[in-house]
Amino acid sequence: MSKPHLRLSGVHRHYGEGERLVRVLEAADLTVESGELVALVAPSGAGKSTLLHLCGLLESPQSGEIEIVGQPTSRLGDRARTQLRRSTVGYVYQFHHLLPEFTALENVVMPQLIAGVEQKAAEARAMELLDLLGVAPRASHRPAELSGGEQQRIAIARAAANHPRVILADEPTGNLDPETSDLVFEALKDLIKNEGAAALIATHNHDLARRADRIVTLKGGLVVPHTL
Ligand SMILES: Nc1ncnc2c1ncn2[C@@H]1O[C@H](COP(=O)(O)OP(=O)(O)OP(=O)(O)O)[C@@H](O)[C@H]1O
Repeated sequence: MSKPHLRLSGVHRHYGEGERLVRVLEAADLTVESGELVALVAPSGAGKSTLLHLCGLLESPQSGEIEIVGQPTSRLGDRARTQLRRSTVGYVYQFHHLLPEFTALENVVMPQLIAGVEQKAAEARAMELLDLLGVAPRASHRPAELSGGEQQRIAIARAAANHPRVILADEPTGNLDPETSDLVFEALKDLIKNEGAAALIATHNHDLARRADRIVTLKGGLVVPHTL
């Protein structure tokens, strides 16, 4: 069998020391397979952002191993981590962070040019994603000319532009009304299935979490299965 796209084993992450010590993760394990969408539901302060940052190689654990597409990361230097993150991880945030002076298409083309993809191929990939997410007719619009749901779908297309094997999303619908949240979540789900990426999505929206393949929460420093 092929290696899981994302695997955490025995991960410890704490902040501060002495009286200010906050133990967030203690020997946490998590595996997400290709094409699997896992919802992360936990109270404020439980460690959702910490877990996503660790999975996205934006933070390092004090101990334990994080493997991305079978590649252990604990011994990588800064440059190799950054390189692996750029080539394998896509991040979607609560707020879209699109570049305001560029069109929707250009926002999706940009990360590909940075990764060395040729302009024509980058544009073709961007159009393919905008089409998949149902926002192709808005390709030449600037972010300010788009609705919140459209902006967020462009941000998802941007995160997926370089074929990430792992997609991480921190409250991707937190800023949207319920109907638009539904639309954006379904678009994200279609994308994950279509691209065979492994996805971990933190959300407070229980209706959406129930539509994931599996729900996990954080308890006693562990990642554990959850039902809503
Ligand atoms: N850089 C840091 N320094 C010290 N403590 C931190 C740091 N980052 C996070 N923490 C602590 O770790 C715990 C988990 O924080 P985290 O942001 O991961 O929670 P969260 O579940 O994402 O919360 P929310 O839903 O409110 O965004 C919190 O108690 C927080 O105070």
